[in-house]
Amino acid sequence: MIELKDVQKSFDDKQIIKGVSMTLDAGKCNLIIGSSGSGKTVLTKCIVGLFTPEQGEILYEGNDIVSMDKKERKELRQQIGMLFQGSALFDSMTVEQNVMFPLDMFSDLNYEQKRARVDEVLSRVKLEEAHKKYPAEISGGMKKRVGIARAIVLNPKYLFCDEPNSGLDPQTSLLIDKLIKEITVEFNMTTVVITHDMNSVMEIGDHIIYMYEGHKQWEGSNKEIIYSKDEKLNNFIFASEFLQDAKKMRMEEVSKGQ
Ligand SMILES: Nc1ncnc2c1ncn2[C@@H]1O[C@H](COP(=O)(O)OP(=O)(O)OP(=O)(O)O)[C@@H](O)[C@H]1O
Repeated sequence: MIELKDVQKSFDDKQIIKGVSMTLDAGKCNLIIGSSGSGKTVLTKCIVGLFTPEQGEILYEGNDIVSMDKKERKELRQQIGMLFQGSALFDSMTVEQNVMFPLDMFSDLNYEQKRARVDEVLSRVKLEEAHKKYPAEISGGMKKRVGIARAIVLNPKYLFCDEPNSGLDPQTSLLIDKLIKEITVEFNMTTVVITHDMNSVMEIGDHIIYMYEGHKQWEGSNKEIIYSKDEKLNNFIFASEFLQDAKKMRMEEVSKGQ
């Protein structure tokens, strides 16, 4: 579980994050949504310790990352898995070598143990056949799977995913979302996903945080979002007339008990 209490972050004199508090539970997909420039990335960088907020607390199981010393931060970072936009694989390394990389960096396992762990995570993301392939030889969806395997290879308690569906078709996006959701539940991870993908919001949004101009404008679940009366959120989610009509139809169906 990660708790934020009144987090504030400025650059020069401009306040970007304006006192954000929230609780991100384990075993849940916590989605951060909001329009471009609303502060999603800055907030997430504060949470993982890449930016230091001037004010507030960011508690990992009660321990504040803001006041941790270097050694404590390093230990915590090893419990954080990251899935980057565009997968960020090393092109000159095979799939297997990419996934082994965090083990080479941070574990004391011998080569056989590392191989066994790599096999385990690659089969978990259903990529048993791709060990010896290079990133250029696999599809975008497979690259994301490799990225996920690499993010979870150290058995992290926390998983951060930045736009996990960018560049993927809707069907592959759905498979990646389902995989993220499954591993979140299976390993009881606290998962934080930055996304612009409304399918993800509806599909895996156990807990959705809508950021607007640096503050938390709304939070709730994918079940609740459809009934939200927050005008800013509605304008953001149901931006097109088509989606507004779809929402009205859905609400009419629900009110008729269908
Ligand atoms: N290192 C920085 N120095 C100064 N200003 C920054 C820095 N990083 C971000 N900002 C500013 O903070 C604001 C929020 O940016 P942020 O990247 O968090 O938005 P975002 O919601 O993630 O947008 P997008 O969806 O486009 O990625 C922007 O006005 C941006 O210019």
